[in-house]
Amino acid sequence: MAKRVGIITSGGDAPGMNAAIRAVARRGIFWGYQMIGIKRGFKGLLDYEFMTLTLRSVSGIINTGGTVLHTGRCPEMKTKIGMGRAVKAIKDLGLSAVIIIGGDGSLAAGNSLSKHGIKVINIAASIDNDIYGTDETIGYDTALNTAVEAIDKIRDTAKSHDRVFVVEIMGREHGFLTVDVGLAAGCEYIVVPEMKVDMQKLTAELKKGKERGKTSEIIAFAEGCGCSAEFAKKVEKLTGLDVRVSNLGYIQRGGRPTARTRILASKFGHAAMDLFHKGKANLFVGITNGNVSAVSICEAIKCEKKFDVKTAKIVKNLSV
Ligand SMILES: Nc1ncnc2c1ncn2[C@@H]1O[C@H](COP(=O)(O)OP(=O)(O)OP(=O)(O)O)[C@@H](O)[C@H]1O
Ligand SMILES: O=P(O)(O)OC[C@H]1O[C@](O)(CO)[C@@H](O)[C@@H]1O
Ligand SMILES: [Mg+2]
Repeated sequence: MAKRVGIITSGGDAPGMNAAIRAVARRGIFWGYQMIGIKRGFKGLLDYEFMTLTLRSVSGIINTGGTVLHTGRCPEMKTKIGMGRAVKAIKDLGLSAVIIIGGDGSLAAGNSLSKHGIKVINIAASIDNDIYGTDETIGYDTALNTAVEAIDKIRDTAKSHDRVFVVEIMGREHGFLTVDVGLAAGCEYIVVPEMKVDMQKLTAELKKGKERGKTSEIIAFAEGCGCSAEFAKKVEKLTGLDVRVSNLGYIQRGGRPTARTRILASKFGHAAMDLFHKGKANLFVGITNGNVSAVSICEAIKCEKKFDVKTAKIVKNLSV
């Protein structure tokens, strides 16, 4: 009988997860495995919710957002009982390995499972791009493009009304997405958890921008910095300028994956199954300096991704 391999999508959905599922399933089938899709993230694993994936069942999904397996957050996995149930379910289902497609939390789950003797390969997928061991996560480029396109539109109305906008960008407690959005959308400022904001300086610069003839000023504000509406009120009070807020919200998680996201997802999925077939496990698949890479899950968990202050400086230098 063919060995069975499980695929699970976990945490927030990210565009390109489907392309990764397709790649893992097709490469796994090529190597002769039976590919089992676990539904609804780890909650589905605990509830034994699964489906067999075939070459045809993963057809026509490379270009779709969301995840056909569904996903979710399952706090129970962080408990001893939950982890025990997950290990039991994996054994009951006869899975030789589990390929986990998700973000840093999903990586922590992979780490725990591997410590319980389960063979795991994690694939980096999250719009947050906040994981050590990969320069980019699946979904990040798509979310970046979605946010930039939205800010281009906000710019039109901001210019027409001579307004300042505070635009809230997702990213949980990090500013990785925000800084790149800021650069690509030509934002005047970025506010990220990794860098302290000097309100006096920021407001003085906003006013100076106006004096230099700027008709709009946009602050890309990372969700991890607190309440964007309160921040906007503060800015309005300190500057006397007309300030509005726009929270881009969940549109950043949806939509058709960009070509770059699809390429990344396809390469990651293909590599994950090749690694497992070669007898490797407990690895985290990502991209480093343009090449698909694999670091041990342990290492990826231990280290923190460094925030790129240089990019933040470029945003500032160019927003004159
Ligand atoms: N420390 C942990 N131990 C075991 N399982 C964990 C741990 N942290 C997270 N998980 C499991 O992984 C799931 C996904 O984690 P989380 O909700 O943090 O999303 P993520 O994978 O980081 O993705 P994203 O940040 O893109 O939404 C959690 O709901 C939980 O089931
Ligand atoms: O979908 P939920 O549970 O509201 O989570 C929102 C979080 O998920 C993310 O969108 C990542 O998937 C973060 O940027 C955000 O903080
Ligand atoms: Mg996360």
